[in-house]
Amino acid sequence: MAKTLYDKIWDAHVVHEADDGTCLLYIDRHLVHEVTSPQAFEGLRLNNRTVRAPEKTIAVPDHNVPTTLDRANGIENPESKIQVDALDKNAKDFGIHYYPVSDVRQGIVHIVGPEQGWTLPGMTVVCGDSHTATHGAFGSLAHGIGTSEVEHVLATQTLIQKKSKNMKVEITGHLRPGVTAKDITMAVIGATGTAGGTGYVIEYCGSAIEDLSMEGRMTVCNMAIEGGARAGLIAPDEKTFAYCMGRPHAPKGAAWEAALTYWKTLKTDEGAHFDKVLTIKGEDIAPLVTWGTSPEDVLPITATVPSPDDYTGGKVEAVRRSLAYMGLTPGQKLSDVAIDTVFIGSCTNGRIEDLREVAAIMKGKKVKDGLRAMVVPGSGLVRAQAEEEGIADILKDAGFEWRMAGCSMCLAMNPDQLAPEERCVSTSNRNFEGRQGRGGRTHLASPAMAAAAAITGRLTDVRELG
Ligand SMILES: CC(C)[C@H](C(=O)O)[C@@H](O)C(=O)O
Ligand code: SF4
Repeated sequence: MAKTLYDKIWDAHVVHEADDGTCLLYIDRHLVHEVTSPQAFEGLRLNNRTVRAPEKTIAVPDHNVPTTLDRANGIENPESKIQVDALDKNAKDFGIHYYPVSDVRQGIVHIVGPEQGWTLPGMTVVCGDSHTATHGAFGSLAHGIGTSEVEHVLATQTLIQKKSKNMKVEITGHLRPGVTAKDITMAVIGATGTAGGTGYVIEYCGSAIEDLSMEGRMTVCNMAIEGGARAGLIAPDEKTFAYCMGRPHAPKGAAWEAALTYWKTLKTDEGAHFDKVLTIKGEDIAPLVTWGTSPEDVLPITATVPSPDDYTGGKVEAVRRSLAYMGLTPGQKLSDVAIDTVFIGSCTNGRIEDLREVAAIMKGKKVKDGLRAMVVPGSGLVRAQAEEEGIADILKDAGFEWRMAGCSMCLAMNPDQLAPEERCVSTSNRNFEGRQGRGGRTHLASPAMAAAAAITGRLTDVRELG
């Protein structure tokens, strides 16, 4: 029977299938961060268990770490400090791979995994973090798990799962200038809503997806979870193989050749069945921004703020509340909305190509007077590369703060936070109430759009900058 890519990876990892269809899946890579792992390690201790496959378990602190240059002095917030200290100790006690804050390879777990060659095609990858979907860009089955599952995977290297349905999201044609991977993924959520992917694993395909670099593909898969999907994935191709080759933990020599032969089989067969299909023309996607407090609240930058009257059902009240929270008025042009802050970073858009894109726009330009603008590389290695390429200097000259790696202002778990009513254009993936700080107002956008906003001090169509 013709199989989808998801079917193939699933079948290759089933250890046991119960009568009701519940499966025990083998897990190839377990990524761990400080927020969702302390109780899991504690559970192992209490039961006198060890980590089943320490060589497949990789930990890095990211959510709670400060991103200021003086962070070697330690973490001030007691709760954050406890979590990071616990990970330091757990990594040592259980003998798993670890990138501490002091290591140049430290960064956001979803950036470190691919960068170090831990994430490879055909694998099952889990992490106690919803944005694990990012790793699906390599043609791996990657998704978030809860803390009790983290303990289960640590102890057994397996996970109890029920199979999801197959959904295909095809982006045909090609993107227009000024439109990026971030706009693709936001357009998909705009079309399906935050529950459109519930119960599905999405395979993204089509020429506009093939056109993307690995980094762009990671941006697309990263937000699969915001559309409700269990995971998002993209069939590996020559770009995938080239990205993986030579990474520290990628196979070498004969093992590489054998892996490559297998990886080339990782694509959906002709005629395989998808339970749901969404097709979007690449040419129809415009640079997008969010106006509300859900990632589905997306509009082209050329649009105006919607009115609750434009909606029906439960969304009417939700829109009213969103607009009040966001301090926006129906009918207002999005491009007239003045901003206070620009945040460039996160596991959605904190990779080197994102920073290159911002630098290309900022070169010779300045961040608008009075604006707070921050670039937080996704890993220490991204930071080092950006410094080597002269990107850091361009960004600093333009008026951006140049930070150390971490989740930073993507979520308010560390000192980088918005003040109440502070309005931010952010390259991250969530715009929920209070996500970037209590009362903070988030507009999600691509790095290019964030750079454009940094120059003008308002939501701005990057295509206008010329
Ligand atoms: C803290 C963590 C569990 C959470 C997640 O699961 O995604 C965070 O990374 C986020 O982006 O909200
Ligand atoms: S960068 Fe943001 S989305 Fe990504 S793992 Fe960190 S908090 Fe979650």
